[in-house]
Amino acid sequence: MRIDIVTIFPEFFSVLDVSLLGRARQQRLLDVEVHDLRDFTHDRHRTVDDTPYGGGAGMVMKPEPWGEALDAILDGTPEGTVMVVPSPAGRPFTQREARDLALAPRLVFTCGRYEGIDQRVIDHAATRPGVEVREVSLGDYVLNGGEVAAMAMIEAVGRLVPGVVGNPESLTEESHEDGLLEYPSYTKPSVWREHEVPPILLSGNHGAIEAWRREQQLERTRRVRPDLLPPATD
Ligand SMILES: Nc1ncccc1[N+](=O)[O-]
Repeated sequence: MRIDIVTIFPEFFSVLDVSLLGRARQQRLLDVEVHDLRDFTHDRHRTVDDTPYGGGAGMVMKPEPWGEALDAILDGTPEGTVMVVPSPAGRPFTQREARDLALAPRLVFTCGRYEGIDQRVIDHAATRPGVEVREVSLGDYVLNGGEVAAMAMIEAVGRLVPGVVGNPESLTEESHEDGLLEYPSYTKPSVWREHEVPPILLSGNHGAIEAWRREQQLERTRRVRPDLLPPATD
């Protein structure tokens, strides 16, 4: 999968060179290119934003640099490319969205500052051949820009790309994969500071262990995230 990131803080994404995603890049499973939006400005100050029409506080990102950056990146892009716009005004980013985005041949993350990118950039991008635009929110809070959100989304999607995670089995038994929160996990020693591992897990009875884990998932989801529970069938 090819991932492009457009940002005024390219150095922010140097962390992608380490950890799981760093190895995935080396193995060419993920091809990540970071683009500095200021490379698409032409004035001495490399200006990327200006005051909002209609007044109001903050600054809005100018359309021209974005237009040129996206021309360079998206012209001739393969069908099925998704331009992801991290935004508090977007639809919630979920594991389902991550799984869906992991199937795309190419993702382009446009990181704007919170006050936003001139709306015409988004509207124009939706007319680009082969491109689908999705405004996606990491959560109902305000960040100063899209970079932190893009990083989280790139990690959530990148780890689902086949070959990136060593043992694909570990991707199935995770929170939100089956719509429920995950069960509690334990490892050696069997007693730690007088806290014992639930005896069922030491029983070797795999059927009983699976049933116990499922019950733990349901109990934890009922307690912490009742909104995730499937509607009760009458
Ligand atoms: N919450 C956010 N705040 C600013 C930019 C992007 C955001 N988000 O959630 O994707």
